[in-house]
Amino acid sequence: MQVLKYTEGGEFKLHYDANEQEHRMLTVLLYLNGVGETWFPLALRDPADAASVENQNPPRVAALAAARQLLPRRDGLTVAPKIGDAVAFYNLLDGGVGQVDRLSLHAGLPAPGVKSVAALWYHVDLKQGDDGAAGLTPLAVGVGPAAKSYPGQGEKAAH
Ligand SMILES: O=C(O)CCC(=O)C(=O)O
Ligand SMILES: [Fe+2]
Repeated sequence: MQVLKYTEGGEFKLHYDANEQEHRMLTVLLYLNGVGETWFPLALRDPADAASVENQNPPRVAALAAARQLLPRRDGLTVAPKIGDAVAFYNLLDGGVGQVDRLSLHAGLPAPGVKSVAALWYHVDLKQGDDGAAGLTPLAVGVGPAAKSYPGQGEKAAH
């Protein structure tokens, strides 16, 4: 878990919580003081729109370029939490074993005052199947910013 404290005007620019090395399959954000907003620019777009970014899961740069044409509170999903609210979202496709879900792009918008958020990341560690690149399987799931060791396949660990 990581606790973030922003001073007035502080922000966390558009980013992904997961990447090819860091398999954070699920993020839970806890809004400790109910100040500030989190923006998901690519969320809630029309799935029927074949040209829309979420149907292509485009490379990171293309997703960022698309998001930069969008505005908080007008586009996507802007979470304006009350104190004690939590938001959970997946960062990886295919139940946590796939590519980074480009729709998980998000930002902590400039804070109107002191903003306190706790972030929990649920990790999945991947091992290659016997047949090489295919068949990635979850090895274990842990909680924490950097789950380093796992007790064994299929077991759950808190870090
Ligand atoms: O502060 C926020 O609203 C977002 C925090 C965040 O994205 C993170 O901790 O990864
Ligand atoms: Fe984040």
